[in-house]
Amino acid sequence: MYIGVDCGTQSTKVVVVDVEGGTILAEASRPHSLIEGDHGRREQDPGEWVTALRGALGEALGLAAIDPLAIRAIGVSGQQHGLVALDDSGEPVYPAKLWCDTETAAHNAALVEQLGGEAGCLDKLGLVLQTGYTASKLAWLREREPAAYRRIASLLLPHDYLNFWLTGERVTEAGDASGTGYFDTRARTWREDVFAAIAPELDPARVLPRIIEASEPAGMLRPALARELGLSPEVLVSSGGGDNMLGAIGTGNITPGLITMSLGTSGTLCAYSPAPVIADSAMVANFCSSTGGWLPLICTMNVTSATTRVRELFGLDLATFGERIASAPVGAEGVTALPFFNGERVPMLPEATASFLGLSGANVTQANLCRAVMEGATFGLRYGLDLFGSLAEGASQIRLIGGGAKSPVWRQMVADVTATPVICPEVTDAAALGAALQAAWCHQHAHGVTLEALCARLVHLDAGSLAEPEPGAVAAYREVYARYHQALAERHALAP
Ligand SMILES: Nc1ncnc2c1ncn2[C@@H]1O[C@H](COP(=O)(O)OP(=O)(O)O)[C@@H](O)[C@H]1O
Ligand SMILES: O=C(CO)[C@@H](O)[C@H](O)COP(=O)(O)O
Repeated sequence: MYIGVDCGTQSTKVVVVDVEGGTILAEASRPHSLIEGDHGRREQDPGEWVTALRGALGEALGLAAIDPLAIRAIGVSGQQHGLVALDDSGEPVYPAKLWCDTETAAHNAALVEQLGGEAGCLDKLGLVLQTGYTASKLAWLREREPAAYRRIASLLLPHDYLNFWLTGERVTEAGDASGTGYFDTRARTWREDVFAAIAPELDPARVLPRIIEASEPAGMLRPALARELGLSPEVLVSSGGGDNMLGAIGTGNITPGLITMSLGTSGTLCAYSPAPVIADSAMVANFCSSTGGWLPLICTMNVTSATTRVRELFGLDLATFGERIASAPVGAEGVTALPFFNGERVPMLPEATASFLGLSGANVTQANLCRAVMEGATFGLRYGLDLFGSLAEGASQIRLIGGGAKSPVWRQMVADVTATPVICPEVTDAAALGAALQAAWCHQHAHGVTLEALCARLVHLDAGSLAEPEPGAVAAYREVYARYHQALAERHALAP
């Protein structure tokens, strides 16, 4: 039996799986709160992740109704890029600035320039720095919170921090490290000269975690914690990884030819590659996978965060929100939403605000505004898919994950907007399943068990979730998507 954990932006989810039986025994989750402020501030207290993990783990073990001593290993997936800066006693010196924090846009622009623009970034890092990556958060902390910065003894990412809490070890792996912005994604090593340009006072050998292979354990569960949780002290904690990396594993996206799309707080698209990717667009991130390969990725910042804002404004529950959207026609009777409530990464508009365009007396209805925000969030992902170019070629199916994938109307919208069939895995949280699969791989690979075999046993697709593109809607969306591009040109001077 294995445990997978996914520390997302809004909650931590835990899954317990029986690898031999090929079944998911239990799932549980606990929410986190978000510290929101002016100028794009989005932070979280890492202590909340630990509290949520404890709560969800206890519940999942209870629901699984198994002997906890049967658990062999735990894997942890985490929201990417968050800056977890710890002092020498392992306490955060400041709340974690998250992937969706856009307060550091100016610092990111300055860093890109310092590294020699897009070409310099590509040369040094294998990707172009974007607002949201860890690098500009560290530059921001140095400038704005010098007292906290001076106390830094180690720098971790959210999943590294949970691994540290579980094992006492400060390690990381290439998948999550590739989103820091001071890591060479081709050579899979820290880029110490880039780190020195960001944080010259910090010694990278001291503050950066040791890099391990994806198949290696981060460590053993701390004995005191094992006793407290009722688990065996022999439990391994695998390397874990970024949530998109482990979402890829949880959807079986570990060989070329598949696209995984996530409708989580963020929206993401990724495709496995056995070699580093140099895409035509700076917005395609050449991240590493948490399986030894690469995972080119597009991330939009406003997906369920945007739909939730509009849903809550109208006081609708999820079911009624879905009904309202289904009741409006494709194109929301001319209403276009650019849902960049907190700036945006793709399109690259870190300091943008949201707009609703094309409003007239007749079309201002709840149904149209709800539909327009969901369409706008989906068009952002279509925009990303277009930038993917040849990376998406040959992908015959999109594996859809994240909370938004539970919505049938959204699944159909993704199928129609991308003109590609969409299907979801059976598990509620694919990144947590990916973490459990990686844990099983870490525990069993010495005995010749491959990750491919583990995915074949545990990644079950839900046939009932299949959404095929409907030709009429596909044609209608072509025009509505052109209207979205026109709105981007008018509001943000982005050429179609
Ligand atoms: N049926 C649904 N329709 C639209 N959004 C949904 C639906 N079910 C869940 N969500 C949204 O999914 C989001 C949570 O997704 P999740 O992937 O767990 O996020 P994260 O991993 O970023 O914490 C919440 O904002 C929730 O409102
Ligand atoms: O920043 C990115 C990817 O580059 C985000 O995808 C985060 O990894 C957060 O994920 P969710 O909480 O939306 O799952």
